[in-house]
Amino acid sequence: MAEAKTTTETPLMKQYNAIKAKYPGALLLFRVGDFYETFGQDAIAASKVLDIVLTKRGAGSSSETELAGFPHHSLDTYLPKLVKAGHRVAICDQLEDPRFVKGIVKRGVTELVTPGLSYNDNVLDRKQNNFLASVFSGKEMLGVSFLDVSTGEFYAAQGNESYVLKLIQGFAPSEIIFSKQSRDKLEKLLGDEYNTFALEEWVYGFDYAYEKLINQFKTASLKGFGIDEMGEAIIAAGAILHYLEDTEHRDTSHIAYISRIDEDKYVWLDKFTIRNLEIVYAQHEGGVPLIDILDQTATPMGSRQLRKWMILPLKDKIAIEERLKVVDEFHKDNTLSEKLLEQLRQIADLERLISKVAVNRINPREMLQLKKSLKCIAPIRQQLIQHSSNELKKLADQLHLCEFLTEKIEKELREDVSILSNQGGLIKEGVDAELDELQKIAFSGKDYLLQIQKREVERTGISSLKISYNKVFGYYLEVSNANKDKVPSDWIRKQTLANAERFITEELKVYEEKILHAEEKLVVIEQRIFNALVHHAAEFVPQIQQNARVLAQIDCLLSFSTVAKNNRYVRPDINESLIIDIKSGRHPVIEKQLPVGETYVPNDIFLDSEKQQILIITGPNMAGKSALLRQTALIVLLAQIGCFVPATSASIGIVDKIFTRVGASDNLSRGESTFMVEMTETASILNNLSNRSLILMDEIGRGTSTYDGVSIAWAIVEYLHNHSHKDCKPKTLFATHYHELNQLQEDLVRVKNFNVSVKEVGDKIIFMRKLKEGGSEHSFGIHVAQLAGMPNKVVFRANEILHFLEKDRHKNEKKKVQDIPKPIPQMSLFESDPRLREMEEMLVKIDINTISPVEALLKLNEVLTVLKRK
Ligand SMILES: Nc1ncnc2c1ncn2[C@@H]1O[C@H](COP(=O)(O)OP(=O)(O)OP(=O)(O)O)[C@@H](O)[C@H]1O
Repeated sequence: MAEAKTTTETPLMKQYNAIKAKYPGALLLFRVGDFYETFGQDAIAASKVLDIVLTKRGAGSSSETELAGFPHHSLDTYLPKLVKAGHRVAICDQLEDPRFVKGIVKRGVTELVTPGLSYNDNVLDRKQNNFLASVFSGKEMLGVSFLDVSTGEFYAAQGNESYVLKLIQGFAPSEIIFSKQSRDKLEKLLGDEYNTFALEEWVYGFDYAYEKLINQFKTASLKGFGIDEMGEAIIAAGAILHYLEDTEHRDTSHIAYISRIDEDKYVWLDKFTIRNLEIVYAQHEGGVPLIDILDQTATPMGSRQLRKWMILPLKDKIAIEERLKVVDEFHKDNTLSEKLLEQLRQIADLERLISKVAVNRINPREMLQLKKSLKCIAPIRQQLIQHSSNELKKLADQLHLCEFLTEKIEKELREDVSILSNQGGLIKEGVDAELDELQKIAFSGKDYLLQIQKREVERTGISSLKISYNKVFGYYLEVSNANKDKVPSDWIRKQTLANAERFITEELKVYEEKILHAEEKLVVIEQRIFNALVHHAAEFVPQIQQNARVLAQIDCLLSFSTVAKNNRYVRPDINESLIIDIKSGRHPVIEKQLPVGETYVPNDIFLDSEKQQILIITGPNMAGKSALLRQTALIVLLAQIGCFVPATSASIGIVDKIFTRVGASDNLSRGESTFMVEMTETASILNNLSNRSLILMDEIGRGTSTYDGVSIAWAIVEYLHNHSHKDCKPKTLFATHYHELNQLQEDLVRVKNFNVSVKEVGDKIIFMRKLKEGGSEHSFGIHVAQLAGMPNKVVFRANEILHFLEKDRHKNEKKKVQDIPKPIPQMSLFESDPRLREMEEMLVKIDINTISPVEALLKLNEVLTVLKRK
């Protein structure tokens, strides 16, 4: 079989197969002339994803194969679709100009685009990083590294499984790589929501990784990055550099340093908390995450920075205050904020533009964007530097004007350039003498052609005579058949068409050569100058990356001040006490979503480690318990990322861990019951407590029988109160429907009962949403069921059972199910009273369409008479 195949295999397919074999698992886009072609299984997949026609190549022969292709200029449209569909795509280009090659052109893969590695603007989301993650599973802990190749950001961290998982959840990588050996373990750990790829085992070796990293950063060790002692993190990061090479990403000078994610620097948000508090993404479709409220940034860098700040809130008072001070300055000075914003709005994605410079993928139009963006830096710097605040001056000092570069781009690049660098019209006059000369020839040559045309029209009397151009004959004169006899003898016939003839002349040939030669040379010189410009810009990569970072910070802090102004947030007081004291706090997301006319009811929360460590919050369903819990955590989180908070005042003793056990998050797909998940999450909280922790527990234990639930909840509160470390008094908000827990206050000194109040008016309840001291008795669950549209029969019966169960409750006697009164069979309304049956008979006989008003009145009178009868 193989024999037969080789004999019929064309040289092109031979080349294709050889390249394809080098990139297993990748879909190969094979450039043939003006098309990217796919063959075999790739063609089947591509035609499905891209909705392009699937045909056959070599039909009937032994080398018959499926074929699907698209024009090369559509790559930017089709590539993102393939990548988003989860494909790894190898782009195989022609490495030589086919015009100058005899036989088959040399081809090779110039890039392997994977979900986690892309520079393509259509694959990337401007507001989000596109991280590739690498995980190494060591003996004692995991190492993890994140790289966004489009911005050059590179991070490394290590820790236990739950820490690494939490980071992965926060960074939300588009692709995760690991070694083949650890595949089973890590796939189990990560679940099935990520694109993953396994590399050979040897790639995940310490020496290899260390070498790769120091080569990349051109340093002798990794000490300067603070990761020298982090073996697992180093291995994970080194594997990322290997993967870059594997995927033909060889220009990587913009990846100039690696940042250590220091577990001690940031608030511990367990992975459930990031999800439960809906910090950067909503849990349910249509939900609004906190970031949507906070993101008023003007640049893509700002938006991406905000996301990182939100998943990594700070623990260091000085660092938090530094941010708060800047927000405060912006908040106070409207003119300053407006001027800064005006400039920021004109800044493009500097971070990604400069990466494109580093990897030589920037196009002329993007180069102009780079220049325009850099020009906004001077006015921003000016605004900040002249301000009295030291914090603003500090930011200004970190900005580089890059004047030399902007001037050079301004001097050399025309303002009306296209995206392509090989179309001419790129470089301004005065940059290169030879180029200017060639421009003149090309331009005046065309002018001269018009003169020839005019002269020949006069000479021959053929008024419709035109000089045109095509690739085969070059410039020619076209004469319609009607004028054929007027053609002079010195013209040379080149082509006969149905209704016209085409001629050339000696003079035309001479000029053609001059013009074409000039145009060809012109493009070459322009490309050379443009490449030199890109090369020159590449020297500014570190400065521009720094600018992008500083601008991102300014943008985020400005966004915080805008949000504060628009929503009446206040500056929190950050301190090292163990007290959280929030006055009139609000939920930042719910308050924005209330129907018109409704206002959010603010509430105070006080927690400390002396008198009020644990609040047991009871109250009816729908009263606002969960909202209160979440708003407390969100206010702390906002304060610790340096943002103002929705309250009238907030004094926040720094929190080092936020834990939440909120709402039902089932994991049935992984074979765990809702209750099992609830208990696992709670166990993880209890095993990781600290004195500065803030814990939210919402209805712990509700997933099991009441007695089991109450007992578990009870034991948890005791554990939190009487922790074996006497200094560990984690502040806790505990919302529950188990009113039994209100008894805990009597024995545990730092437990306080609160309830979210409601008012009973007649048989209705009104939600007051106010937190008050003291426990509450009722849940009003049946009332809420009625509001939800439960059939009346069920509501009625539930009330009957409730009354039975609640009767004599204080006597504490156990009620038996068989004692519940049986439902009284209800007769239909009409069956219950003979008068009603009579009325029914009278009414059904009425023909509404024919009865007159007077007859209707009389009928009504008859009905009333029956009704009044005793
Ligand atoms: N302080 C408030 N001001 C205005 N509306 C509020 C307030 N708190 C909550 N709400 C509204 O009430 C709804 C229910 O609140 P929440 O989910 O917190 O109740 P709950 O007491 O936890 O109920 P359940 O016990 O049934 O879970 C929220 O979705 C919100 O729209």
